Order: sequence, then structure tokens, then C-alpha cells
Amino acid sequence: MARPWETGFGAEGGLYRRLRAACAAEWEAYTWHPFVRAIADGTLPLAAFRRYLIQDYLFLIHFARAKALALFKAESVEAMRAKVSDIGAILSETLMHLRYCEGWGISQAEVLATPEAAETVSYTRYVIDRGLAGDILDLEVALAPCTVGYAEVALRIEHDPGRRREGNPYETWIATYAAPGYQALAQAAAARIDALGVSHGGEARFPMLSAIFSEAARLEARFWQMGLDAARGAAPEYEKARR
Ligand SMILES: Cc1ncc(CO)c(N)n1
Repeated sequence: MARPWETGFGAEGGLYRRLRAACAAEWEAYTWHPFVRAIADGTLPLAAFRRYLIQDYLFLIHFARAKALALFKAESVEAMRAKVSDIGAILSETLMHLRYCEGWGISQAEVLATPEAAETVSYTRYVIDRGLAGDILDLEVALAPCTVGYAEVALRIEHDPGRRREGNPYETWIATYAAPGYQALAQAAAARIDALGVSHGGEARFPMLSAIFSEAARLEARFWQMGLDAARGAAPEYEKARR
């Protein structure tokens, strides 16, 4: 079977595909996590999805800040312009989260009042830290598992033989990341990593960049796991959503 998520992002021999290949186990654990498989067949417990989605709203706010840092560090006006559009896309993505929450009777104020989980803090602040300490390439590499990874996740779900569409409560979520607009944004992010790899010495910096990329992939897998843990009642009381 064709595996378009393996070839759909970045050029052969380019930095993005090299980074991805260098952490194959972490990448697989992230993009085909049990949480993702349960979204594909619609069996994910609602409690897991709800915990995940509320934290993801908080995640995206900090992720937009990280993208704003990438705007600050951008090497060209064209790159700045692209970042403005990326930031707009993230803020639009959060509207999907709020619509789901509205359906559960949870207001934006309640979402914002939910304490951040350790997984949310660690991932978002890790990305921001790599961006503050490093240059635009370090930051883009830290951002890529998020932006490109979700496009890969959506493709994997769409090609999964176990994929259920009828009555799948997560159809809107899947459609958000499978949408041509999101896929194009992810392709552009991978192409940008390839280009920065050439212009910003990616070859010489590969070990450091690879460490950043694989750490972000690991933190992504933990983010899904945080959702699953909530469904098992495993989240500590002080981290549970208030309701
Ligand atoms: C944790 C996480 N990673 C990536 C995305 C895609 O924007 C998201 N919404 N949340």
C-alpha cells in the first residue's frame, strides 16, 4: 500500500526527511500512537479526547507565541509574511477546539481557567526555549514535529483500513488536519526546513538539530498519552479540568 505520509513532506535527501528518519521509533510512537488509532476508528473515550482538546487549546496559545518568535527571528520579509499567515492559521485552529467545547457545554473562559498539564507546559516551553537559545533553524526544527506531524497523522488516519467515518465523533478533528489548506501549510513547513538546512548549515549542525526534533516528537507522544491517562482517571487531581 502506498504510504503518502512518508513521502509527502520534504524532499528526498533534504533536512526534514533526514530528521524524521533519524528518530524513526519516536516518530512512529508519535504519529501512530494508540490515541491516534482510536481517533481513526472512533473508539477513543470521550474523556480522553476532552482532556486532550482542552489542553490542546492551551497548547496552541503558546504555540502561536512560538511562531511569533519565528516571525521575530525570520531571515527574510517573505518568511515573515509566511509566519503571519501561520499564526492566523493557528488562531483559526483554536476555533475548532472551542466549537467542540461548546458542544460539551464548556465555555472559552472555562477552558482558559483550566490549569496547564505538565505535558502542555513541558512541550510548549521546550519549543520556546530552543527558539530563544538558538537561531531560526533551531526554532523551525522544534516547531516542525507539531506542524508537519499532524498533517502526517491525518494522512495515516485517512489511509487506515480501520478508519470509521460513519458516526465517528472525531470527524471534524480529522477533517481539520486532512484539509488541503492544512496539508499545504505542513508541506511548506517541511520545505522550509529543507531550505534552512542548506542556507543555515544544517549538515554541520545535524546532531544538535536531530536531538531537538526527536525530543519534540517524544513530547508529542506524551501529549496524546496525557489524554489517554485522563480516561483511565490517572491524571493527578490538581491537573484535572475543573468541572
Ligand atoms: C500537541 C499538538 N501538536 C500539533 C498540533 C497541530 O497544530 C496541535 N494542535 N497540537
